[in-house]
Parts: sequence; structure tokens; C-alpha cells
Amino acid sequence: MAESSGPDPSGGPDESDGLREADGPAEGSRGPAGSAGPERGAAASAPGPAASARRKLRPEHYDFFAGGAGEETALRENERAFGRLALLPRVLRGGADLGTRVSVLGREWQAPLFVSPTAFHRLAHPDGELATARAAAATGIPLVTSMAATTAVADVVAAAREADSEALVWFQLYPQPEHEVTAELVRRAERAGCRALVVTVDSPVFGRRTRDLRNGFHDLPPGLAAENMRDLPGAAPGSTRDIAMWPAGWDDLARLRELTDLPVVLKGVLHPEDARTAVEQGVDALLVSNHGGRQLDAAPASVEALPTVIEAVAGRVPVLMDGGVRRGTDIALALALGARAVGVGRPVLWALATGGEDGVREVLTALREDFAHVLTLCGGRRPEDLTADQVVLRGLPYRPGGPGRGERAW
Ligand SMILES: Cc1cc2nc3c(=O)[nH]c(=O)nc-3n(C[C@H](O)[C@H](O)[C@H](O)COP(=O)(O)O)c2cc1C
Ligand SMILES: CC(C)CC(=O)C(=O)O
Repeated sequence: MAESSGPDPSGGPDESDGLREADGPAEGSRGPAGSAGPERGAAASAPGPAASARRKLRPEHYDFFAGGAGEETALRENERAFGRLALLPRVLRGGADLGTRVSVLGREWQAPLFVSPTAFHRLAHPDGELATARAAAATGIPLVTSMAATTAVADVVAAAREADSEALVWFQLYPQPEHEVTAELVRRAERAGCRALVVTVDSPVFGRRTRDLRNGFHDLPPGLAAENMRDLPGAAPGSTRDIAMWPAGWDDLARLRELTDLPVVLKGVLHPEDARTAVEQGVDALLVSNHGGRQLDAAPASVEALPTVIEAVAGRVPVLMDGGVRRGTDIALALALGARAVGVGRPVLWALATGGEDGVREVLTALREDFAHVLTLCGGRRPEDLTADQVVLRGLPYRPGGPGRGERAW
């Protein structure tokens, strides 16, 4: 069971290891959740979502959710990179018929937003993934459930469909060294009713998560397990170490494709050449992500990597992104740069920890509404009205976009 203990007795990570910034108000002050809250970097007058969650969670569980690899540079930069970008609004474009729908892999989404896969929701709240699934479904937001979920994929999909029979759930998969294990996981996702596989390819090994190493955090508390791994050959799903991360190759992706007709979304692509290869190999969509700063600490922020991937893909498949999305302006920036939709990881975990199902519903609704508001302020009526010429780097001089719509301004 997740323990929702009292205040964090440890005071969290010490401040001498360079981790403090990601852990303190800067992280918690920008939530969509806190989208009406203080500006980036300003002292938080009210506790942000991360800080509130921290008070609810065991310190090592909070650190597992909050933390990143190494110095947590990639983690911090995901949010900061959005802060370096400004949106140029267009004016006098008229029309009151605002819509936030986007089409992704043949389905209409109500908003360009989804829940990124994160492990172990029952560390955040006893209802875990069931609460997340119900809340996502109730707000019409697709959920990518993690292979490392503490609730089996069949139960996650059932909970989502109970809230909305049309609810969309995708399954995130780490390709496993034993093909038969991968095949069984794919069968479980298919049987459950998942509509796509999100194959995470940025994890040939587990990232060195500084806080987890310091806390000695590996094992789930008694009663919790990575339920999708149950009864698989060799798996004892009670520890982070039981989720094999392994250097798969393009051949493994091809073998995976032979297993299923489900669309495949490749998660964790940052290099444009990989994006090109992925499209040539027939992947159905890409998810630009640095894994929330939990794998390669020197990786660029996801939004920094987005434009070159967009260019390489050249519209052949939809490109999604996640990492550091905390408010409507972040969604608008990513869309203007060419993403079809964006995912959120930690904001959902913080909301789950503090408010359970209601909390997740509130944070997703707030993000959706904030995006609609920003879209209107930018002079757009549809997500696709946002174009790259509307994105500029902060500071002077900036070059407003060239003659063609959609041309990058930087
Ligand atoms: C606690 C936690 C667990 C995660 N677990 C997974 C996972 O099981 N599979 C995966 O592909 N990505 C996982 N991720 C990465 C997320 O899918 C996503 O890329 C990242 O959280 C997005 O950044 P954000 O948290 O800034 O929104 C995890 C991230 C966090 C914070
Ligand atoms: C425990 C892992 C399987 C999940 C995780 O922490 C991650 O992917 O970042």
C-alpha cells in the first residue's frame, strides 16, 4: 500500500549536491495546476503542486517521482527551455468558434494533451492507476499506462472505459531481452483493449538517478508490484531492478512490429537521424522525450530537440512530445513548433498524490482550459493555427518569422 504519511521528516535532499533547485519552489511553482501561480523562478508564495505532494509522500517515493539522472540538468532544462521561448500573438483573426480537437492516429482527441507513462502510481495514492485512468477518461484525455504500472493494464483500461466507454488507453513497453516476454506483454495490452504501443527506446540501461541511489530506493513496499510483469518468465515484479532495460536494436523493433497490428509510437527519440530512420521503418508516430530528465543528463530539453525532429519527419507521421509541460503556454509553444500533442508526467503524479482521482481530473481540466485560453490569446481558433513563426527566443534582438507561414523565427 502507498503510505500517505505526514510531513517529510527528512527535509528532502540536502542542498549541497546541486539538486536543490529542481526540488524546491522552481519545480513546484509552475504548475498548471499552478498556472495562475507565481512566475517561473519567483519565490512561491503558495506551495506549488510538487511541494504539496512532497508533504504527502514518503521522502524516497517523492524523490523517485521528482528526481532525474546525474546533476538533474536535463530535468531542470525541460522546464527552463520553455521559459526561454516567447509566443508572438496574431491579432484581428476573428471568429468565436474555438476548438481544441486534434487528430492522432485516426482518433479525434478533445485536446492536444495526453498523460505520459509513469511508473508506480500506487506509491502516490492507494487508488493508483485506477484513479488516474478514471480521471483521464472523465476529462477526455488519453492515458499511456506504463509497463511498470502498479495496476495491471486490463484493470486500467476497464476503469477508464467505466468512466467513458470511448476512453483511449495506450500501453508503454520497454522491449524485453526475451522476445517471448515482450510478446506476452503485447498480448496483454491487446487483450486489455489498448489502441497503441508506446515503445520506449531511450533506456538501453537504467539512468543513474541520483536521489534513488542516495536513498537506496529500489523496492516497492509490500503489497505493491509492477502488475504487468506478473507471471512472466524470470520476473519478480517488486523492484525497479526487475524492469529490464536493455539495448534493443532496429531489428528488435521490426520483430515487435510482426507481433501486432497496433500502431507503434517510438518514445524517446531526440536525434533527427533516428527520427528519419524510424519513419522509414514504418513507425506510426514519434514521441520526442528525454524521459523527464531521468536517462541521459546531458540530453537537450525535449522542446529544444523538437524542431529538428519535426524537420526530419517532414509531416510523414505525427510527432508528440513530453517533458516540462506545465501550463497552456508550454502546450502552445510545442504545438507551434510542430508537435501534434504533448504529454504530462509529474503534474499528474503530484495531483494524484494530493487529490487522488479528483486531483488528476482538476489538473488535466486546468491544463486543457489554460491551453484553450492561450490559443485564443495567440489569435488561433484551432491548435493547427499555431505556427513556428510565432515562437521566438526571449531577448533582443529576435527575428520575427520569415515570409512563409510556419517558417521558424529562429
Ligand atoms: C516517476 C516517473 C516514472 C516514469 N516512468 C516511465 C515509464 O515507466 N516508462 C516511460 O516510458 N517513461 C517513464 N517516465 C517518463 C515519462 O513518460 C515522461 O517522459 C516524463 O515524465 C515527462 O516529463 P514531465 O514529468 O516533466 O512531464 C517516467 C517519469 C517519471 C517522472
Ligand atoms: C522504474 C522504471 C521502470 C520506470 C521509471 O522510473 C522511468 O522510466 O523513469
